[in-house]
Amino acid sequence: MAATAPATDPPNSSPAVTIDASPPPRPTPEELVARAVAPVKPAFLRPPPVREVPKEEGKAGGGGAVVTGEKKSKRQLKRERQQEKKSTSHLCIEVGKSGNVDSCKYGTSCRFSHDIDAYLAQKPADLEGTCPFTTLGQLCPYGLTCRFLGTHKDNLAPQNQSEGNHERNPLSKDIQKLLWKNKYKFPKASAQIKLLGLKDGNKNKAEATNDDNPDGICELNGDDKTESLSSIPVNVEPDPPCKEIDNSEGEPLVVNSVGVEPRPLKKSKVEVDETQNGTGVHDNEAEFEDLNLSNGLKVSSNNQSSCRVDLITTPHLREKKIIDFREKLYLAPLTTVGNLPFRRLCKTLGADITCGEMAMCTNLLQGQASEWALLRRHPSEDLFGVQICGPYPDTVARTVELVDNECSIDFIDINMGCPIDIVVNKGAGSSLLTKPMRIKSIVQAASTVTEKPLTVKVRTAFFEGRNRADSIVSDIYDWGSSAITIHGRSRQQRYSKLADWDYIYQCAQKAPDYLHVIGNGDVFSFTDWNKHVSDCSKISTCMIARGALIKPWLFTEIKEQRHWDITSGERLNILKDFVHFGLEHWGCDSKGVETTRHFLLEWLSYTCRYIPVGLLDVIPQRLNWRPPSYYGRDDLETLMASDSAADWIRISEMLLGKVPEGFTFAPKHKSNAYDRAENG
Ligand SMILES: Cc1cc2nc3c(=O)[nH]c(=O)nc-3n(C[C@H](O)[C@H](O)[C@H](O)COP(=O)(O)O)c2cc1C
Repeated sequence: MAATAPATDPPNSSPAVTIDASPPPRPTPEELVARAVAPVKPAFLRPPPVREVPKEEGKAGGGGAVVTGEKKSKRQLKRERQQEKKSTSHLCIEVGKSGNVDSCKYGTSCRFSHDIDAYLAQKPADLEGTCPFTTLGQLCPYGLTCRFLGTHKDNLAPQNQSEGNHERNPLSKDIQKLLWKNKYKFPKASAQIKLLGLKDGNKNKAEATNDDNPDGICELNGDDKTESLSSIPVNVEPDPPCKEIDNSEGEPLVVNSVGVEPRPLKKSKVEVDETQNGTGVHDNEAEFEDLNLSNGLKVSSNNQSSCRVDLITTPHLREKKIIDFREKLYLAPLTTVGNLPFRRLCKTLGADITCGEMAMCTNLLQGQASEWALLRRHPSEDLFGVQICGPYPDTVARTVELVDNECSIDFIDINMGCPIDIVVNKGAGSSLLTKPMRIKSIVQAASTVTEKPLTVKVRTAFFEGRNRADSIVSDIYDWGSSAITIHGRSRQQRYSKLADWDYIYQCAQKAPDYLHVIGNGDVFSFTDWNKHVSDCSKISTCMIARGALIKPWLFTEIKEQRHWDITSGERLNILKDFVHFGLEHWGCDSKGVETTRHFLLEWLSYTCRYIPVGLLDVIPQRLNWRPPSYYGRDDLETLMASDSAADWIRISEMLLGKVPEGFTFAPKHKSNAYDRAENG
C-alpha cells in the first residue's frame, strides 16, 4: 500500500535559520484528489506496514511472489511428479469417481493408484462447507477425491444432473481430431476469401487432406504457425469432457433476428497490404472465378455432409442478427481474470453482456483444448460473445466459421486493441490499427461467414498522438461490423493516463446510425457511467473492465444508481460465491481447489484496490487514485485493503483451507503497479 507522500527537504536548500517543529498541514481532500491520492479520512490513516523480505524471492509485499517452503529445481519437481503419480495420493480418476477398484479398464497396468484405503488414509481433511455438486442435488463427479466428501449424499444418481446447468461450448474429441489433422473444412471462409480476392493461406493444405501429419499439428500459412503464447496468461482449465456438441443448447436468448438496413454495395478494392509477406494481396484469378461463385457453389464437405455454400458477394444482403447494446452493462473481456466463474459472479451482480477471454485464432484452429476452454459459456450468460484475435483475414474468417458452427454464442468480437508484444509482433491486436486496409479485409471476410453479429474492439491508436479510431468508425459498419468498442487509450500509452473520452465522443459522432459505439476506459461508478451515456447520445453503452475487477458490485451500483458502502462481510460473501462457482467449474478435488485458489489470488490482486465508500472524504473513488495506507472499519476490511500477496493468501485460506506445502504465487497482471497493467 502506498504511503502518503512524505514531506522531504528540497535538495540543496540553504541551511535553515529557524526550526519549525510543527508538522506540515495535512493537504485538503481536494488537494489530495488533485494529486491523484485517495482522500481517506484522517481517522483511518496509518503508517505503511513494515514487511519482511522473504529470503527466496526478495520481496513479499506489493504483489511479489510468495514462497512457502523450500524452492525446488525443475528436475526435482518432475521426478517428484512422476513418483507422486504412482503414489497413493494419486488415485485413478475412474476408481475415485466410482469408489470401485474394478471400474478402471486398464486394471493393473493403470499408471495411477487403485488403493482406496491408502488414498483415504493420506487424504487431507475435508474443507469446510458443502460439495458444490451436492448443493445442486447432483452426484459429485469427483467422488472419493472430492475435498467435501463428507457432505456427499448416497441417494444421488448421475441422471440427476440438470441439463440446464451445464456449461456450454465444450470441444468434442471428433472436432478436435479434425482440427489436429487439418481436415476440418471451411467452405464459407474459403469462398469468401476467394471472392474478396484475398490470399487463402490454408487453401492447399485443405485440398490435400493432411494425412501425413503425424503430430496432428496443422500448419497455417499466412499466420503464426504453431504459436505458443506462453507469455500470455492462459487459463489452465481442464480439458472438456468428450461430449457431442449440441448446438441447440443455449441458443441466443435475447437476440432478435431481424434484417438490417442494406449497406451500399462496395466492390472489393485491390488490397494494399503494408507487410511484405504477401497475405492479403489482390488475386486477379480469384476475382475471375467470383462470377461463378457468386451464384452459389456446391462445395464437397469433409467433416460434415456435403453442404451448399451460400456465397455472399453482397454483404449488405445478408440477414444479420442484431444485438441492441444500448444501456446494457457490458463486462469487458479480461484475460485470466475474466474467467467463467468471475463472469458468472458478475451476472449475479447485474452485468448484462459478458465476453470470453481473448482466444488466439491459430490456437483455436489447431484444436488446442486450453484455448477452447476460453470459449466456455455458463448458462447464466444470456448475452455472450467470444473474443478472437488474429492478424490475417483468412485465419480470422476460418475461426469465425468454426466458432459459429461449433459454439453457442451471441456475437463474435475481434480484438484489434491488444497491446501485448507477442500479439503485436505477429501483426495482430493493436498493430492492426496501423493497417486500416487489413482491418477492412478481416472484417469483410469474417462478417460474411456468420449471421451472428461481428464486433471489433480497438484502442484510440497504436502510437500516442496519432489517433486512428475515428477513421475506422465511419466505414466499419459497411465492412460488416455491428459494433465497435473504443478503449480511449493508445497502445503506446497503456494505462499511464486517463482514457480520452472526448475523443471517444468524437468517434461516436462520426459513426453511422446503425453502428453501435461502445465506450471504454476508467468507468468506476454509476456517475461515470451516467456521464458517458448522457454526454454523447451516440454512445450505446460503456464497457467495464478494471472497475468490475476491483468492485464487481459496480454493476449493481449502476442498476440501482447508488454508491454502495459495502461491508467487509458482504464482500467476503461475494468472494465465497466466486469460490463456489470456481469449484463447480475447475473441480472440487485437490487440483480444482488449487486452480480455484490461483484464480482467486489473481483476482484479489485487484480487489485490494477498492477503498470503502465510508472511509473517503470525497466520493466516488476514481480508478487512478493511489491509496494511502489505511485501516478498515474492522479487521477483515483492513486485511482486504492489503496489497501484500501474503495477505491475499490468508484470505484464500479463509475460503479454501491451508495452501499446500511449497505453494507459490505471483500475480500475472501486477495490477497494483497502476501504470504497468499490461494486458488488453
Ligand atoms: C487484466 C486485464 C485483462 C485484459 N484482457 C483483455 C482481453 O482479453 N481482451 C481485450 O480486448 N481487452 C482486455 N483487457 C482490456 C480491457 O478490456 C479494457 O479495454 C481496458 O482495461 C480499459 O478499460 P478499464 O479502464 O475499464 O479497465 C484487459 C485488461 C485487464 C486489466
